[in-house]
Amino acid sequence: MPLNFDKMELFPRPKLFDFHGVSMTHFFTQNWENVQNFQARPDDILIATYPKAGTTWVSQILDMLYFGQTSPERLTTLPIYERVPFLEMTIPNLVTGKDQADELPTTPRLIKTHFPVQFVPKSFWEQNCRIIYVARNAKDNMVSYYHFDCMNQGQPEAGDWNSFFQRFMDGNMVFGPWYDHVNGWWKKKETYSNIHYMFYEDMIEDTGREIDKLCAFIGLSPSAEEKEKVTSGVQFDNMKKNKMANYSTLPIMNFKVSPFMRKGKVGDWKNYFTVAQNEQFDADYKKKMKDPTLQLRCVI
Ligand SMILES: Nc1ncnc2c1ncn2[C@@H]1O[C@H](COP(=O)(O)OS(=O)(=O)O)[C@@H](OP(=O)(O)O)[C@H]1O
Repeated sequence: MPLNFDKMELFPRPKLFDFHGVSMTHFFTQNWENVQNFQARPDDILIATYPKAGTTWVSQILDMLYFGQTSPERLTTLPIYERVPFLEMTIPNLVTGKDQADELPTTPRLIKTHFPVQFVPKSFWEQNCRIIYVARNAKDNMVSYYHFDCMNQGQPEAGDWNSFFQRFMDGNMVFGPWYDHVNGWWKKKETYSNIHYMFYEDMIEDTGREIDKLCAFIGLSPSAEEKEKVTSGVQFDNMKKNKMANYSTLPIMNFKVSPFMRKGKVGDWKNYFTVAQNEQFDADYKKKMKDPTLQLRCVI
């Protein structure tokens, strides 16, 4: 179901509030009951991430793997947010992510969520759906999130970098603290085995290797030629210039402030963190990241 932006009106930036112990905005909570009652199908694939961890990248990979051969036209005619609906999203006067997901004609349906694990509708667990989680190191994730909040009218005001930094450390972000998100999803693997947990930094290091692992998880065996097409199609520069992947068709984003596909790098945080912020961050990180089995690279 296409989003009809003709009907879109300007709306004020949303405010954060506490929702079941997680800071959220009404754009992701006002359809709560419907979203919680979403009926997942056994072959649905849920792409779960903390915002700005690589959602669009993995979404594009999966969409190309599944449909690049059978319906390549969708890749050039439908923006990523229509091919992979954002389950909990509601924007005034537009069709909700839940309705979009309900009406997806594809099999499997690829569905995006930023929910912390405890908010995921129960039918995904009941149907034993495959879930792909992507985590990104907290520092780069924070910097990417900062630029996103600066340019996206659907997000709370970013404020200046220093106040945003503190807010991230305090966990007052839409979808809550980064720490709870990545740890909550990591822990879920102990009781739910159908999760493939990926890292943004691994994808940067070797996209082809990570696509192979993803294919092993979802049970696809693309030919060498198909795989090459996907690997090349999802390179940062190619996605950045691809209107159907780069969000430039979404009018609530102001690309004059920052493009959605901004830098796509590991270590950009070094251009933003002061020495004092880095020290504060590292001390706090050590306290919050207690599980030695979850190691995110490129943080220190
Ligand atoms: N192909 C590819 N290669 C490398 N990096 C990529 C790629 N696609 C998206 N990105 C980067 O991912 C960041 C956006 O994250 P998300 O897609 O999770 O954003 S969102 O939460 O769905 O709004 C954002 O990161 P930053 O550039 O650091 O801001 C994107 O540039």
